[in-house]
Amino acid sequence: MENSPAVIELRDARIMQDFHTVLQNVSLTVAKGEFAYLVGRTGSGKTSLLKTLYADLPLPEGMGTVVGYPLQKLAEAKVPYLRRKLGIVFQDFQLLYDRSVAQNLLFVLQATGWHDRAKMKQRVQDVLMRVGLSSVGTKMPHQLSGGEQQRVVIARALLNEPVLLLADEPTGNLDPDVTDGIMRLFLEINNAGTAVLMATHNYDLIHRYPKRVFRCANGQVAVINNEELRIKNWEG
Ligand SMILES: Nc1ncnc2c1ncn2[C@@H]1O[C@H](COP(=O)(O)OP(=O)(O)OP(=O)(O)O)[C@@H](O)[C@H]1O
Repeated sequence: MENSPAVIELRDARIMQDFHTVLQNVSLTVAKGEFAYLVGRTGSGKTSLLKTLYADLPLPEGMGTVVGYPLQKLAEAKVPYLRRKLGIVFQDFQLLYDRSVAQNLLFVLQATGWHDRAKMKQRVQDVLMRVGLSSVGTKMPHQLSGGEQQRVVIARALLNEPVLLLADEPTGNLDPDVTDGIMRLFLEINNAGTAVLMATHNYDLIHRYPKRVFRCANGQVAVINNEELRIKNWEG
């Protein structure tokens, strides 16, 4: 499985919230190094699908593999190993506001098995540099703008060199020009080899940076073709 060209593979998967089916017969593949969007109206199931991919929701039916880990028989104890190979970026930043940016990142390194203090500090510096924020380590998150906080979240997601980034409306709370900078950062990360699956409502972004688009609608997931993408009510 480790050598599989896919970082996400779902076959006839059912996505559920509690006892309610959100999506069914979901079959999709995201290749190593691919960039793909996930779209759909509010409540159509994008977040639920992403949560299933990082094992926050169980996979009750069908088959799924994410970065080599089979979701349908993933023991609780294996979930941290899956998460270590993933980067997860949410719309609401979910930083820890009682500690500095560097401490936020060190906290994650500690929680994922790093021990060597010097290497940890170096890694923090490396990821902050990567997102264009090399001098903010000592600042508190609330001292940063929304765009900068989102960059810190992306830095945090990069700490363990993920092969896949899952992003749930990462630009949902940001101004258009800040959104563009964040999008470019995702593209840079993708160009360096990390696959990205990004849920978004941002139609402009998809037009400006065209990639494969999966749409959640009517309890199903389908790839949207270019023709459909030109139609205005593409979320429909
Ligand atoms: N914790 C939960 N418990 C039960 N049902 C939920 C829960 N979270 C979401 N749902 C339901 O699951 C369905 C899909 O929600 P989901 O959040 O996946 O949609 P979404 O496409 O991500 O929406 P949005 O664009 O608003 O983020 C909705 O009907 C929602 O009400």
